Amino acid sequence: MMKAREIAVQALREVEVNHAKSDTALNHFFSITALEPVDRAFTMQIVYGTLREKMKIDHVIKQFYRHDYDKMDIDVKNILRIGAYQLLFLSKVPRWAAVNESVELAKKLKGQFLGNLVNGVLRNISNNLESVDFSIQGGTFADQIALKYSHPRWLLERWISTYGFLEAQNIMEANNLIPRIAFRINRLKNAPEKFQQKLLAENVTFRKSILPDFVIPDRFFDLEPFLSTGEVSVQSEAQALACRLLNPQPGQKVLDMCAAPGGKSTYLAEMMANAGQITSLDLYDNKLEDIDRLASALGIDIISTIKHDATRFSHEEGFDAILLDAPCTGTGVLSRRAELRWRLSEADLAALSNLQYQLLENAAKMAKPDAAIVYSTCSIEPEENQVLIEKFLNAHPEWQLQSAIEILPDEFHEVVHDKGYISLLPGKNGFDGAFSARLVRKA
Ligand SMILES: C[S@@+](CC[C@H](N)C(=O)[O-])C[C@H]1O[C@@H](n2cnc3c(N)ncnc32)[C@H](O)[C@@H]1O
Repeated sequence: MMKAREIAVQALREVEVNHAKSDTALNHFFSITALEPVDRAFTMQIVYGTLREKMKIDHVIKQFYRHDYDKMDIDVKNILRIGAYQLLFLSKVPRWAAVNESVELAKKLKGQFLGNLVNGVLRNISNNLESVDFSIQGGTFADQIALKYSHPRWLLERWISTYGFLEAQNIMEANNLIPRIAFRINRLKNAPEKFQQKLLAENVTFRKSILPDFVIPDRFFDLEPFLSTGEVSVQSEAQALACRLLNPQPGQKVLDMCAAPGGKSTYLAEMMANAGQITSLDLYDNKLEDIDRLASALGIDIISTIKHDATRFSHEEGFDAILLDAPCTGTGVLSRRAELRWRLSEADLAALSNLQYQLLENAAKMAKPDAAIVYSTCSIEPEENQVLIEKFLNAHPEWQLQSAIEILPDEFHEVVHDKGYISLLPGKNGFDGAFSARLVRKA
């Protein structure tokens, strides 16, 4: 049976060779291997941590590996990476364990010779941890900062010019932290206060959120049993804010234009007391099945999923409320989507903001006269957010932005920008980076 570190190496191979998402790869291996919750947590920690800190880890390994690192077998490379990650970042793992476990894994997967190689490199790193060089010889200032925070240079240069040097550092620091996992209490099954009492009675420790129907448990696995009963679902609080801003009412006809995997559609349904109609669009059958599965686990039956390109969907009667949670670069959630920073390019940004604009224009066509549209992303790039909204409002003077202050209760006002939209940077207020704006027609 595979153990934590072996699963980590297999998952990292899937991410690098087959371009899988790290959480999808991990969930696959967890579904075929029985691991204790604590071992699952450790596996996630080393996979996500290794992906986030990859630039720094590779820089260190190259100091102790004298051959062509780029040509190294991918599994050996990932065994070295997870070993180096433990040595550099996990003070609770004894150094001898980080080295020995990696060596045994290399022998098991790749034979004695490569086991010896892993032993040589990791032992060397372990013996020289205090004198490892964390600078790039002859590199520019930007190169050194990129290495310090393990981010691609183009991204950090972009954030420095958008947010300034200090804020850019704060963003990168937050991106390297373990993200907090919040659970949404399904109010169709329990009143939030009652569910929290139930957790306390079972000695589950948790923190409250500014969202009264959310809890953040100290240990993820304490809430796992309630996922299967449909009493909770996992959702980032920043993402939930977009739904709160739409503020749908029971009985309304709501459209969720880019809906999979259904986190927001299902929250909208819970807010509507499972009364009314929600049409949830997405491009792929398998993703629509995810929405159906989640809705059914949560006891929701007002969601109809439709496979359709939302730039071309039309609806004669129109909708009372439209959520456009647009496909985006995801630069607000790089701590959760650990591999994403290495996959993104500036070309993605241009293509996505083009698509987002088309989606928004189509949303406007499907909105009833007094309907609201909420446009949201998990990006922190102005071109996908406020700049795009300004462009839309300039081209469509009959629309205006309605301030989130008018919709959200007082305790949320600290996350509302002066201009009335919600704009969050990673790590600020404990949230992910996200954007949402509510648009309505002028009277
Ligand atoms: C940010 S995710 C949505 C997350 C979802 N709202 C939630 O909270 O669970 C964006 C989704 O848009 C879908 N998508 C991308 N282009 C689309 C299009 N042209 N029409 C409809 N859906 C699209 C993607 O397949 C993806 O599932």
